[in-house]
Amino acid sequence: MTLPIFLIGARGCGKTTVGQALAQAQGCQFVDTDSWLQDTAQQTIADIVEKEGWDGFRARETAALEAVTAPSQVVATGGGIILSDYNRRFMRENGTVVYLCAPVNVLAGRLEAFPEEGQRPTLTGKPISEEVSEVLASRDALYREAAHYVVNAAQPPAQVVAEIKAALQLACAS
Ligand SMILES: Nc1ncnc2c1ncn2[C@@H]1O[C@H](COP(=O)(O)OP(=O)(O)O)[C@@H](O)[C@H]1O
Ligand SMILES: O=C(O)C1=C[C@@H](OP(=O)(O)O)[C@@H](O)[C@H](O)C1
Ligand SMILES: [Mg+2]
Repeated sequence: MTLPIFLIGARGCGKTTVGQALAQAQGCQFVDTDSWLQDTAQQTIADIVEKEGWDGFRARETAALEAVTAPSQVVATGGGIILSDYNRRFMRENGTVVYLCAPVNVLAGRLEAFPEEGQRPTLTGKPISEEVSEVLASRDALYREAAHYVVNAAQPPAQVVAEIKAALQLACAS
């Protein structure tokens, strides 16, 4: 594999979890834009948003996306990366984009169990379930526009990895 693989989708769909497993299965490097950004800034996302607002975070996120993009990388992105036209085009033109799609109840259940508030400050100020529903409704079309493939992310991680590998192999074979 040479083109980078970009995993996109809502908070809690498993981009970070599945990305690590996919990279291991494919013998690729793994990088997460949120981890890269937080390590580089030496601050949590919650701190960055508090000091610089969401616009400041989004600018750093685009810089992270550009910095980590390299051949044979599996890139786990943050859930809002698709909000920028530039980011959507950049990923489609520089790699293979996979949308990890899961329903609101699955996403909300995972986020309620593992909120990771330093990495996921509230987007709307609303309770998790309401926020997930509202945010997914506003972003689903953007995930689909950016994606080359859509996979079912409500399955266990190993099955999500298998579905992505099958899609990528089909792509190579065609
Ligand atoms: N396919 C899955 N099945 C069950 N739990 C999952 C799955 N993918 C992720 N999780 C869990 O959901 C939480 C959020 O996963 P994460 O990979 O951080 O999502 P994202 O990076 O898309 O926000 C973690 O606690 C993780 O263990
Ligand atoms: O959906 C979003 O706007 C965000 C999702 C988070 O990443 P995960 O999708 O990995 O949780 C993180 O980038 C930031 O809190 C913003
Ligand atoms: Mg993540």
